[in-house]
Amino acid sequence: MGSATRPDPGAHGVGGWLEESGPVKTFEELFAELQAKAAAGTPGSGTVDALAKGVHFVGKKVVEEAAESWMAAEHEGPERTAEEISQLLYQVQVLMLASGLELEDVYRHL
Ligand SMILES: N=c1c2ncn([C@@H]3O[C@H](COP(=O)(O)OP(=O)(O)OP(=O)(O)O)[C@@H](O)[C@H]3O)c2ncn1[C@@H]1O[C@H](COP(=O)(O)O)[C@@H](O)[C@H]1O
Repeated sequence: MGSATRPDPGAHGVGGWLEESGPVKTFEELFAELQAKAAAGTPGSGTVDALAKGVHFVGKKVVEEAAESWMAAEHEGPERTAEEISQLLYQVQVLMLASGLELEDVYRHL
């Protein structure tokens, strides 16, 4: 069920990868959402709460999710690994915000 805009699910380790729903959001869309919530101080936002706790708190979350991604990759299979990596990407974005970085600041080094 591939399309011109969606990768062939068979090409991924996760069976049926997002085959029915498609990607919920991209890396850039998530960052824009987090930036807006941080700027607005949106009540109830976990991102706003994490940013209030500072770089040290967020940095520990990055390490935690990195370790969980590693363990999932070794022991828990592709679906759990994808889930953990999504959380890692989220925490990396929160660390970028806590550090005053834009996407372009990071992309410049890729
Ligand atoms: N993608 C994420 C995302 N991934 C992980 N997390 C949070 O990161 C934290 C760590 O997740 P874990 O489940 O691993 O850890 P935990 O909840 O501390 O508990 P354990 O399971 O580790 O015991 C949790 O608070 C998660 O909610 C996320 N929080 C938010 N988002 C997205 O960020 C956007 C903004 O969210 P808010 O700022 O909360 O509105 C929304 O689109 C969300 O979908």
